[in-house]
Amino acid sequence: MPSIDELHTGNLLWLVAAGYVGYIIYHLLYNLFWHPLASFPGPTIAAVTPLYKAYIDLVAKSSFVHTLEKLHAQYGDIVRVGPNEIHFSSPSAYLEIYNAYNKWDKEKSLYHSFGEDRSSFGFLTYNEAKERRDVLLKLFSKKAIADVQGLVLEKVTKLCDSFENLGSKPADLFYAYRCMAVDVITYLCFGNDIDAIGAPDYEAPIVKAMDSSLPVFIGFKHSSLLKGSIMNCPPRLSKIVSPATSGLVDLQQLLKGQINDLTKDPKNLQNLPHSTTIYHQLLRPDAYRSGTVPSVGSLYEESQALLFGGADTTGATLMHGSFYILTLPTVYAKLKAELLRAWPVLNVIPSLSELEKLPYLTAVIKESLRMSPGVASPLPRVVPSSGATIHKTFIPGDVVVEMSSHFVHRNETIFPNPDEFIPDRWLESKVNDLDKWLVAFSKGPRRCLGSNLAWAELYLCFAHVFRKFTVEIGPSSPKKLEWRDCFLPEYRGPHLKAILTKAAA
Ligand code: HEM
Repeated sequence: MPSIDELHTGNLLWLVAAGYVGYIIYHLLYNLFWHPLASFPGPTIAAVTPLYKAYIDLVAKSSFVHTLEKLHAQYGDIVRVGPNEIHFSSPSAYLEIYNAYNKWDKEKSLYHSFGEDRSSFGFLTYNEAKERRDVLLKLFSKKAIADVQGLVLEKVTKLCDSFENLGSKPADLFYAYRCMAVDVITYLCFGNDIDAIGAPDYEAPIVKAMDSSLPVFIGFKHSSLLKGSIMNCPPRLSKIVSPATSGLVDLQQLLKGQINDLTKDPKNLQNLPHSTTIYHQLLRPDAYRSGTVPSVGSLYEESQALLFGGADTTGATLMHGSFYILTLPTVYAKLKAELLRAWPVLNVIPSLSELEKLPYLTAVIKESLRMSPGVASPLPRVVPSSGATIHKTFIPGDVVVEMSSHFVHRNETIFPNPDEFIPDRWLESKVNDLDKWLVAFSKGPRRCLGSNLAWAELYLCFAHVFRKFTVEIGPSSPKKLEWRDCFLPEYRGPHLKAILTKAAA
């Protein structure tokens, strides 16, 4: 016979379990019938639980942006994709969410999944981000980037030299462009020349580590417990627990070591190869309204944000553009002809500002930015407590609203034949109208901080590669560039390869 105490404990456990089940059922019913978004269209499962999105990302391992295409086809321009989350598909809604006037917070579970909470990218509020952005913008303004174009050119030239050394062996452009972008950022921002371009077959450990950590971050988005247990592990242990992030852990150690040296003795700044690293700017107390330099942890997170923000995105844009240039002979011929006209003698290299004046090259870059997924995911923002009207619909306060640039860039009214690479569309009349819809760098106060650097890399890299070489698509290259939404795109299938033969003069 159980004792009275045992009976009491048993009853208590039942009561707690019943209370928990009751709470969950109430929660599900609330989300379905009484939540302020109850009347918004969308799948029922998405309305009741955030596990719907977790299922798409982690179990089905499918692509949320591609799922959204189907959801909008079924439910219309506004879809409830989570209990408190709405996605829009109409291009005008994009400009209503992301614009200079809306200083809306970023949503926490996504933006704190990357371990960059104390960086320009990871700060949730406008005010925190603004203080950091104001300091960094001095390094990323159009003028600042024009001043350091020589450093970018150095890496683009190194990439071209490495192509030359390959002879008739195909170059893996998927990795090669990323290596170039990593070398630009690590050299320009942190003063570290890690020579990713020099890695055999461009398989630099840092580039591979960034690639394999994308799905890990998606796991972190859905489980802060998972994130806490991996990120707070000592480096050696976290490499064993999560091999996918081991290259990243090495990079963390490298940058953290550098930051420690600099914060302990700022005189070490003089040992960096040039005076325009982010540390020169970020370690100046007078650069801040508060007069206080960020913590070592925050400085590290800023460096990780810049690396992830600038490497994959720029590399992917170059790869997408190259893929279409190589598969569309007319585009290739027009680009080559313009480059030959503007740059007749190979060793008299045009400056960045001269390249910026080339209409067809500019159109190729815009079209590459449009076709590349860039930051693939919707960018979630929290509507202020007073609510907001988007797409003629009142959205209650504290609701998360979002939209992926994919839905602007693939809109067939703005971009007829949206799945085709047509640089000429940017050259036709009413060009400025079309520029308004190029949202690869997003819009508003949280727009891309590094867009001027990205443009410089795109101009220099496309011009140098396609002027200095005759480029042919390599064997085993993909017929289509397939990707999955992991915030940044995760590519599937074979890599784009090219055979680059040095041009005569
Ligand atoms: C083609 C290349 C690039 C594309 C398509 C791109 C795209 C974007 C987009 C869409 C955002 C907004 C993200 C959000 O709201 O969550 C963003 C933010 C950001 N980007 Fe870029 N980016 C590129 C290159 C770069 C480069 C080269 C850097 C710097 C080295 C950089 C640094 C950043 C940072 C720090 C942010 C966060 C800004 C903030 O939240 O206030 N990006 N980028």
